[in-house]
Amino acid sequence: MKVFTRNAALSDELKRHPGTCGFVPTMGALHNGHLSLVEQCRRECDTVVVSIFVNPTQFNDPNDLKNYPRTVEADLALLEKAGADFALTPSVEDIYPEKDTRVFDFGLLDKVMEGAHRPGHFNGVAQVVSRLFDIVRCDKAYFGEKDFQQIAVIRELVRQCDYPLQIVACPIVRDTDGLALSSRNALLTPAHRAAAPLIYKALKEGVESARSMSVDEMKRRVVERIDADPLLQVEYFEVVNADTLEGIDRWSDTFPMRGCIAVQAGNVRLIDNIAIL
Ligand SMILES: Nc1ncnc2c1ncn2[C@@H]1O[C@H](COP(=O)(O)OP(=O)(O)OP(=O)(O)O)[C@@H](O)[C@H]1O
Ligand SMILES: CC(C)(CO)[C@@H](O)C(=O)[O-]
Ligand code: BAL
Repeated sequence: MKVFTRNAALSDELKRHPGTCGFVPTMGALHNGHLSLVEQCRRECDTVVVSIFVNPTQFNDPNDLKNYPRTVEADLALLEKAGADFALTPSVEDIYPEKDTRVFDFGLLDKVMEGAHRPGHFNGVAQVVSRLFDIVRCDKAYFGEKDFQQIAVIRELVRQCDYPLQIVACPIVRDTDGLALSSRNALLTPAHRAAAPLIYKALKEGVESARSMSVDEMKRRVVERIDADPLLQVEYFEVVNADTLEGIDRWSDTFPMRGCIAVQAGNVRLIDNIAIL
């Protein structure tokens, strides 16, 4: 695996590699969730590129940015083992030689849920992902469904900017106790880590009982179940049309539905989601 710290050097290298190019953008502190994306990319593409860049423009909370886990050396070893061909670890100056002032409008997609609770977050994600797509002119880009709303926003970015590439959504990888793997899990105290599996447990229970009660009743029960643990506090739990992200007030047989949640666990904010059948 070859490691690039400069965007231009990677772009030049990629011109010398015909065949399909797959790209996995990450913010590092890699775990098996990220590696599942890299492995799927390896199976489907001739060339596999992974970026590690903690993008400052998508953090609305300066403490979150400061505390975000950074483990580049260990990350590169994992990527080598997973069969990546190229890793990009650029500096902030290299990605943003000038301040990025672009303002995107994704309609409802970036206004609800994470968009409402992390102002500016998806604008920052769109800024960095579009920069990365300009550097790595890939055929397929891989994103995890843990960040369900992010995929909807990035699909819309690709549509608006006409990028000739396919977005591949990959399933959520969970720990054995059900907690969705996330780089931020490393920041949980042992007590909060022990409490956190309740999030997925409550989501699963909600889905199992969904059709036997109203949408509002199901939402109320999930929130109450999690909030009953003093270490966890639900920020939002929304049931949405999985395509449009519009909130719904009755169960549907005509479009896919998704339950999306954010929970504060001490100083750490966790997100998760589940398909509703
Ligand atoms: N548990 C997971 N299963 C599948 N994909 C995942 C998982 N965790 C992260 N990803 C995906 O990996 C890519 C990079 O994510 P990122 O580097 O932000 O890691 P993260 O674990 O989501 O970190 P955090 O949520 O703490 O920011 C994203 O597309 C994300 O959706
Ligand atoms: C897509 C991404 C790499 C952009 O910084 C980030 O939001 C992430 O890791 O999900
Ligand atoms: N995986 C989403 C990146 C973020 O939380 O900023």
